[in-house]
Amino acid sequence: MKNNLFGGIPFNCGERYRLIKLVGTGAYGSVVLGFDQQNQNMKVAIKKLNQIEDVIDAKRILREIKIQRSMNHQNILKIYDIIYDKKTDRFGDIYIVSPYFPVDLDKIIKSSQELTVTQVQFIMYQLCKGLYYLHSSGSIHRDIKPGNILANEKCEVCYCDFGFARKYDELHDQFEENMTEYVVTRYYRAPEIMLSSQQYSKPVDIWSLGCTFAELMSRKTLFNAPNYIQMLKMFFNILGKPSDDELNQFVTNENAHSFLQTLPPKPKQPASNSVPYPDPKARDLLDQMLEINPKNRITAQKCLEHPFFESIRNQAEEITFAGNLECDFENDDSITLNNLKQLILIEINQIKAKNNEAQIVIEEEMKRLNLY
Ligand SMILES: Nc1ncnc2c1ncn2[C@@H]1O[C@H](COP(=O)(O)OP(=O)(O)OP(=O)(O)O)[C@@H](O)[C@H]1O
Repeated sequence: MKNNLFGGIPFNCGERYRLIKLVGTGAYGSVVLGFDQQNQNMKVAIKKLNQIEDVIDAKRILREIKIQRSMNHQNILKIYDIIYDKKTDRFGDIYIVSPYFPVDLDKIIKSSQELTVTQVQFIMYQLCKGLYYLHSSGSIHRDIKPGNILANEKCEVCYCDFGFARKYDELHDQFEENMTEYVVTRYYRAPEIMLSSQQYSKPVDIWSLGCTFAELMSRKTLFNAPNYIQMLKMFFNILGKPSDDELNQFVTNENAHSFLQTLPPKPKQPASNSVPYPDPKARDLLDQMLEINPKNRITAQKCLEHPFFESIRNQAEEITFAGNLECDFENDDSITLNNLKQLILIEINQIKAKNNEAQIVIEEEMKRLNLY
């Protein structure tokens, strides 16, 4: 095996892929552009995951692989292949091979290229289809933002970075968990996450997608406040302050309640008043996505039915998830790092089985891992 260094990081992922250049570095891995020599030299992105340090890392990786491998949707980044580079003295290195996308929406928004209404419509329709599918699987992305949406020259887009996604509790239709874990980029964070800290569900993704939509329209971040307090003030400045009765429906945190009492009343206003854009249908959809009260916020399904998409809608493409996505490890507080590593190997083998590739002998790997 050749030893290729990219950004100082060795990429030992076999002979099949011809590696070209480093295209991105994230908090959890480095991504290299490559050509798949066994598949018409197709461009691929190969992400080498950083070494797993702890249970949080392992859960993130497991989630990312499990969700992406289980999904089969044009607007959700696929995993073509996975390479496990065995090490003698530690858990092996993992390389995830996906379709290559030259840009993300953040780069498009920041570039000088103006998007037409037709392009915005096409991008948003794909993102609503992707979200409808994801939500139908009982998962929430939780970190939707322009930087986590990849795009190509044809304006085809897909969600990536599922390391923060969760299954929601279908019984209660909401999450209940410790807020300290919530690290999603503040600009795209829904009001109920900021205010209640305890209960949130699919509407958080609609909010984040709404913020992304506003940014596609105006090329400016709508809620770009520098801190938590300013962010809350900005929500109410732009959208008006809901009545106490309405706030009671989704603000469960006492401190948040007291703070809200100090803010002056302000009549409700549509988000589109703050987003200059000519198309009335786009503006109406935006207003329904950026509803402060999650109970009144439009769903992904209703987004697809919105008149903004009427001229391009193809209901045959609005599919739901058909598989079974079990994420029992999320709620298992006694799970160990080695348990999680084993689950990761099982996921890798699922992908290898689908590709008719030789599988990892998990028992051997685990025996070795248990030695240190
Ligand atoms: N399929 C892809 N095609 C092209 N570039 C990609 C692809 N996947 C990731 N990248 C690039 O690599 C960067 C890092 O990838 P990614 O976001 O998946 O890593 P991460 O460690 O999870 O990042 P983050 O710190 O944003 O959570 C991205 O910002 C993007 O520029």
